[in-house]
Amino acid sequence: MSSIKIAVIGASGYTGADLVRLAVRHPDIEIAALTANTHAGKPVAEVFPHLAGLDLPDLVRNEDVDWSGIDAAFCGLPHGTSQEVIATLPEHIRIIDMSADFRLRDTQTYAQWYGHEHLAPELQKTAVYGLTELYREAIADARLVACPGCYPTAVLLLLAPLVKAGVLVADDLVIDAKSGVSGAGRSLKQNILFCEAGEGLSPYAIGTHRHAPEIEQELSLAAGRPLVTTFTPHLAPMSRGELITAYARIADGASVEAVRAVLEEAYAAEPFVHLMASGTTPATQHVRGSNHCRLAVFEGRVPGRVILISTLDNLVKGSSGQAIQNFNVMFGLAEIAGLEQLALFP
Ligand SMILES: NC(=O)C1=CN([C@@H]2O[C@H](COP(=O)(O)OP(=O)(O)OC[C@H]3O[C@@H](n4cnc5c(N)ncnc54)[C@H](OP(=O)(O)O)[C@@H]3O)[C@@H](O)[C@H]2O)C=CC1
Ligand SMILES: CC(=O)N[C@@H](CCC(=O)OP(=O)(O)O)C(=O)O
Repeated sequence: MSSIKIAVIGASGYTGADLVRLAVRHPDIEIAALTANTHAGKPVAEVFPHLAGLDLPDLVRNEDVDWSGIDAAFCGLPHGTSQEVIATLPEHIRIIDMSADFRLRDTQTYAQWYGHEHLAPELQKTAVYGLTELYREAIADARLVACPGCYPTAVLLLLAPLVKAGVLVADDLVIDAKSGVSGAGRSLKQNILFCEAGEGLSPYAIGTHRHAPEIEQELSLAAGRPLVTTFTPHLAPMSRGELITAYARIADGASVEAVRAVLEEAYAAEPFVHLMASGTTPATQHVRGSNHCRLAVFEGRVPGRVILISTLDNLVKGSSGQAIQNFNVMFGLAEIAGLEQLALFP
């Protein structure tokens, strides 16, 4: 098969760079264009020395790309900007967006949580929510795929099958989430300075994080009725990685064994989502740099409650890795193409 020509929009950001890192080793991809804003005009290796020594195009502005020869675009722009840029791309280009812009199916909910009217509501209607394990068939036919946020990816892989199967009391889900600092992107912000993010653990956006409506949108679809959750993210002093601990009551008639059985069945044939053996504790180090998500189920001391864990790398399964996984599905390639690396441990 001849190579599929891609552009990475926002290649000077963390997700864009990780996309490039994966794409250069993908057997069916040719990187035809890399775009940036303030870094346009520079060789990519000047911005990211870890990408030096590869035959890559320089960073250019979006308007300087010849889009006619490009088949697919991965978009790693800030939310708000992404919808503006994607709306200008020629119709023949298939798009995998890593921003939040097309994830919320209802543009009113988008406006409420993102503080402005959606600029491309018609395009939004055509977008497919890009959680590969849940929406593989729709993704295969989509022009525009909206990759889930890093927290929603970890939460939904863990909880969506359980809520759908009815083994948890879905109105009482408590989700405690931790993320590495790269989740906040590469631009300068006070809260991610070494002195402020290092050697400490900070909860943030308590009760107000914009990933809550995204999680609730998908859990509500799984449950078949509207759900809200208790979701609290924390910034952890590590560069990558995300770990979710969810506390839930088991539904009447179900059991810890039934919870395990649902996840076992849901992911038995999945290449990237793994239920750990009983008693084995997954950690961010066990997924770092890989497209894998590891899940675990524990019985707590309170009867009728279960403690659930999910961990992934926010930049890989939480963003650029799942973007490549979706690209593979869209172009009829092996789903694991370009994603075969294991975690970098320790
Ligand atoms: N970091 C993560 O773990 C995850 C991030 N995401 C989402 O992916 C997207 C990218 O995130 P991340 O890589 O962390 O962000 P970064 O801040 O690291 O990178 C943002 C990129 O967007 C470019 N950019 C910014 N403004 C413009 C503009 N007006 N026109 C063109 N390009 C522009 C920047 O270019 P330049 O540097 O040249 O100015 C840079 O390449 C965001 O929407 C984010 O929320 C999703 C899941 C996980
Ligand atoms: C640690 C950190 O700051 N994380 C980011 C989430 C990263 C992500 O997935 O953002 P998008 O929804 O924009 O894609 C945050 O909490 O806003």
